[in-house]
Amino acid sequence: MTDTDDPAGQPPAVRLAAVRKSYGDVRAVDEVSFTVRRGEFFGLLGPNGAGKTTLIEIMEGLREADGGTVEVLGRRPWPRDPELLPRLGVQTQSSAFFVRLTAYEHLKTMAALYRAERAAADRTLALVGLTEQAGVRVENLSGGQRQRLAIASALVHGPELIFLDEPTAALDPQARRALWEVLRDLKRAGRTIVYTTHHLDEAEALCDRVAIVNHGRVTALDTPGRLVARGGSAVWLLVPAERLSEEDARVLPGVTEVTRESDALVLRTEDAGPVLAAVEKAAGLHGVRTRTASLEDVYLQLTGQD
Ligand SMILES: Nc1ncnc2c1ncn2[C@@H]1O[C@H](COP(=O)(O)OP(=O)(O)OP(=O)(O)O)[C@@H](O)[C@H]1O
Repeated sequence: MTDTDDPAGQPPAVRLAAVRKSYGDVRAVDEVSFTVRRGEFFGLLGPNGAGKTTLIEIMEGLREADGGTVEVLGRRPWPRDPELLPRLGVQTQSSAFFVRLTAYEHLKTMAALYRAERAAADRTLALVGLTEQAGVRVENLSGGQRQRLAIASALVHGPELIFLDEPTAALDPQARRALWEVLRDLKRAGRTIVYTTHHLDEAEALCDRVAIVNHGRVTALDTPGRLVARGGSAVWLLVPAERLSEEDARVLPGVTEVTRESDALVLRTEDAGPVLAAVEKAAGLHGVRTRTASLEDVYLQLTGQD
């Protein structure tokens, strides 16, 4: 047993070592190494083109890496491994559907392909909130409903390891929150989830650890809490703009930066106490809000998009 095996002696969900993949001159994945533990909710974050989908497709066995070691549930996903496939749930950004079938027929077909019990199709449709659309042809579903069906297709056979590539991209806020609950339940049931998203609040709310990927490399990997703490102790005070001038704000002791955001002045400080006291004296505290660093701030620092 190595230090990355879990206590039951099982290999980790995913183990990548020095994985590389190029498309012509583009290095999409450049010496990536990390381990995803069993039962972990693992996020892959990064700007468009960072290499997340390529990496996830390599883990899923949909793409061959140019080099390095890829192990999924202790097995090599490439070339396709029939023993491994039913243990994986895969939702891609361009999931394939049987468009002439109804949502229910599609899911029943997916369940049959994986030899899952028939009742799984009903259960999974309900899980993603599509029971009412069971009889609607896939081609007539809305974008968000199709996305939910793609997620259901990844879950219907009860896989151990679930890969979701931007599963909430087309979902409305209610459906997004409902999916969070589905995913939390799956985690509670011991499933492992590898997840990409551009919603940083989502990663912060759901993920045990996140890897931030930029230009094909992992630039940070930690719990959201530790990544945010690493970003420093800055606090932002938002003061209604009509109450304080920019010039007066700049000279308040402890203020390191003043910017404007719609109808508020945003005062950055590393030491909120004295600045709050000074703002109270100069403008009063009514309507003043505070904001602490979020994963989004750290992400923007690390990916150079600040
Ligand atoms: N099949 C392909 N052929 C050629 N280049 C590709 C191919 N797939 C991806 N790329 C390139 O590889 C790089 C990484 O792409 P990838 O889709 O993995 O990024 P991503 O992080 O998933 O982006 P997004 O957030 O936009 O989905 C990009 O520069 C992309 O243009």
